[in-house]
Amino acid sequence: MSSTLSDVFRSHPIHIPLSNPPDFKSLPDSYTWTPKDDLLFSASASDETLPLIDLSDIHVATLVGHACTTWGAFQITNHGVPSRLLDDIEFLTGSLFRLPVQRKLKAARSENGVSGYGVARIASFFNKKMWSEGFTVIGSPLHDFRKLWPSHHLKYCEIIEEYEEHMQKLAAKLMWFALGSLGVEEKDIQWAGPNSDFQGTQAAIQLNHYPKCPEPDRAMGLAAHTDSTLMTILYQNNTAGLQVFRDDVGWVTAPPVPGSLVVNVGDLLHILTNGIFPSVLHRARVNHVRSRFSMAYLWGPPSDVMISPLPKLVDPLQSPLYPSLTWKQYLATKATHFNQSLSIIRN
Ligand SMILES: C=C1C[C@]23C[C@@]1(O)CC[C@H]2[C@@]12CCC[C@@](C)(C(=O)O1)[C@H]2[C@@H]3C(=O)O
Ligand SMILES: O=C(O)CCC(=O)C(=O)O
Ligand SMILES: [Fe+2]
Repeated sequence: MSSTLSDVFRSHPIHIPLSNPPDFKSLPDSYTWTPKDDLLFSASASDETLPLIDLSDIHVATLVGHACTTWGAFQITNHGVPSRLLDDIEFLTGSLFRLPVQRKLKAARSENGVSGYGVARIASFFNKKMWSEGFTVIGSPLHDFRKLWPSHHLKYCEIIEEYEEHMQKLAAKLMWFALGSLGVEEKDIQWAGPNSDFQGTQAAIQLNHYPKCPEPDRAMGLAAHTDSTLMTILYQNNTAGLQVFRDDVGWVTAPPVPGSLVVNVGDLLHILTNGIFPSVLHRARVNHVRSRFSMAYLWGPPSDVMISPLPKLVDPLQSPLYPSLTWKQYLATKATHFNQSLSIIRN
């Protein structure tokens, strides 16, 4: 897994200087965003609310399917991930970002690498800098964590391992709720494996830190993007910041609901459903009172699997909206064309 995704970025290196991190005390021009830096920067905000779904509801598949079709995102409660584990991953994230910057830079992501400390890869598509720092985990974090915490790395590796196990199971469950609502059956997705439990799928964990900001209205934590995943499951601490975009309503904030998780459809699930589920545009705003942490589980298919619109979801009189491609091939397109990728590959 790690070698596969790393290959993508070896051929698409990005250069985002890390050697001179900002002190996050004032907002220099390089961090000041205006509508010309991002067309949707000042698009209207709405007080609509994202669907909140209790996974123990008897109508759960219908609710998940409806949220995926109308929003491409929703929040979940009763998801089965122990709250102790959510506390642990939040503790890990806080401990990581509170390390002195020189220590964090020991685990800096290389220009053509994928794991480690740095700014989000999408930074290369914008003229202005984002008010955040990130850490990406793909495969074992042992090598990087040993540099960050020479004597406590094993404890942190265990948290990541346990978090990945729970998230993988939850992602598989959500996937069947969502696809089941469209009439897709287990036999329709061979790559879900012999037990239809999606063993063999790949994932990245992205830890994000948005320090408090002196002028939040002019800053951007993480600019508008879609995820290249099948699905992303995000845990946010008790501070709001995530917003999702809907053409008809504008930006909608996902408020932190204690113990809940936010789920969003990614580009590959949009492709798999032949466009039925929108891959939702989202971003993270910042505030001047509290720093914010978020922990994203970015879930995708096994590396050798070709993803294409499921025949059942394609009108027999029309051609599928998208061609077949692997996650790795899609990430390579995304590394060049960013938010235009879906329209570039569309048949
Ligand atoms: C698997 C991946 C998805 C991701 C690129 C990556 O290889 C690892 C980091 C992921 C992330 C997290 C923050 C937002 C995002 C757009 C980015 O810049 O890096 C996503 C990437 C993605 O979904 O395309
Ligand atoms: O921090 C957030 O709320 C959003 C994070 C995100 O979109 C990502 O990591 O892909
Ligand atoms: Fe995202």
